[in-house]
Amino acid sequence: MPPFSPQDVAATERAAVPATPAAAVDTAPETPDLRPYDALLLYSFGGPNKPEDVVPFLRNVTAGKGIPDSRLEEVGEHYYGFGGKSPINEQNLALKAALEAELARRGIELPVVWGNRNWEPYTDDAITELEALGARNAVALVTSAYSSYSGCRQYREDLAVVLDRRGQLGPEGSTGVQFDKVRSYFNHPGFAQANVDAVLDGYAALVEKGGDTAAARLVFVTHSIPDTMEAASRIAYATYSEQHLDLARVVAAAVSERLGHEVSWDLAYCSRSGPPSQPWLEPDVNDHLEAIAQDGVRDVVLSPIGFVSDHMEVAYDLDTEAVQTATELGMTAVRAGTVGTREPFVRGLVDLLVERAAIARGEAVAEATVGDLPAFRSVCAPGCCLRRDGEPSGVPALCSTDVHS
Ligand SMILES: CC1=C(CCC(=O)O)c2cc3nc(cc4[nH]c(cc5[nH]c(cc1n2)c(C)c5CCC(=O)O)c(CCC(=O)O)c4C)C(CCC(=O)O)=C3C
Ligand SMILES: [Fe+2]
Repeated sequence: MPPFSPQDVAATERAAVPATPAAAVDTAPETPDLRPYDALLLYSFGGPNKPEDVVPFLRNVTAGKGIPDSRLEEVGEHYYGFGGKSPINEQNLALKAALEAELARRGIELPVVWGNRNWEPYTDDAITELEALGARNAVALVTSAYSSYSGCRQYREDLAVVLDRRGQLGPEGSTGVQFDKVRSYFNHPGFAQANVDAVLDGYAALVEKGGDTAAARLVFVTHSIPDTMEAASRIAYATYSEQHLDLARVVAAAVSERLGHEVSWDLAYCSRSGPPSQPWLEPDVNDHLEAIAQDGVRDVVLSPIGFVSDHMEVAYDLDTEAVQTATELGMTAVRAGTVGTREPFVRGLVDLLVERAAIARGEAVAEATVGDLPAFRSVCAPGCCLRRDGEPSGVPALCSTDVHS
């Protein structure tokens, strides 16, 4: 097989992922209409900027979740190992700048405000900024591509809880700035294409390391979640793991086509926490590397399709831990990038904003997808995606038909 370069990838980029129902979104008008929205909330997880932030940040993340101190100390060490600073904030600022550039390129005037659930600028700061801009109808874009409590409802609950604290939550939802949310975008063609490009770059890096691309195993990685959260995510059309498997099949097929041979692939999980008695999605990526090493696999490309940027879960759990595991097993391992600010991803996000605005105006719109699953809901179903199966959360959540479920 001839070696290839990332330049080849760019040349074939448009053809690699077959989108259904066609890339109709690309035929959007010259200046797309974003009414009724007057602002974009780029809504993320947040992370510490310096060592003194680490413990308060971890307390925010784990408030009310019963995560033992021993686990917090362990996670704290991951951050201290990187100078107490998570890369996530700079990555979100880069994504914000890329979105602003893409909006400007298309002639769309839409201010972008950045906010986080767990660190500054907090959700409350973002709402204050939206108000200062005079925004009345914001569209929220969360930095999580998949639907589950952690990637969808937790953001919607946080909006409701913060509005309530501000005295801006009524029985019908927000009495201040209104919020709609962009659908879970794991199966949007832009996200898929950016992952294909990143994986192909990973294979190019494997070639440079002297690896054997024909024999290499492609291991997709995502954040593990408790089995109960996995079960509760089904209401969004398919469970969290099924969403990943759907995208993984599409990415692997496009990569196989580009490389000219069938790649074999698996899905593994990282960043498990919680007590050992509580089942979480498996296999853990480290255990999985051991298992495939026993089967004779020598070369691995790790693709973190579960994350949108190379934040701490990627920098520690994959680049530090999993790569070390692979090295100890005598494997040649390469970690493919996340979608980050790749052009197909950013363009796809703006396509999604255009799509969401058309839906808000009640217009018929082609919701582009890849894979076998439908486009996920723009307004979540009642009870979507509760943390535990069947248990009412008692916490209100915006952007759903059950405002106060
Ligand atoms: C599905 C998922 C995503 C992906 C979707 C998305 O991207 O949103 C994600 C992202 C992230 N998770 C992050 C950090 C943490 N997650 C934790 C804990 C947990 N995550 C969970 C799930 C997820 N998490 C779960 C089920 C828990 C257990 C407790 C609970 O039920 O909530 C803990 C507590 C300590 C621990 O137990 O590890 C920390 C510190 C960071 C920031 C990284 C940085 O700083 O760069 C990011 C982007
Ligand atoms: Fe949901």
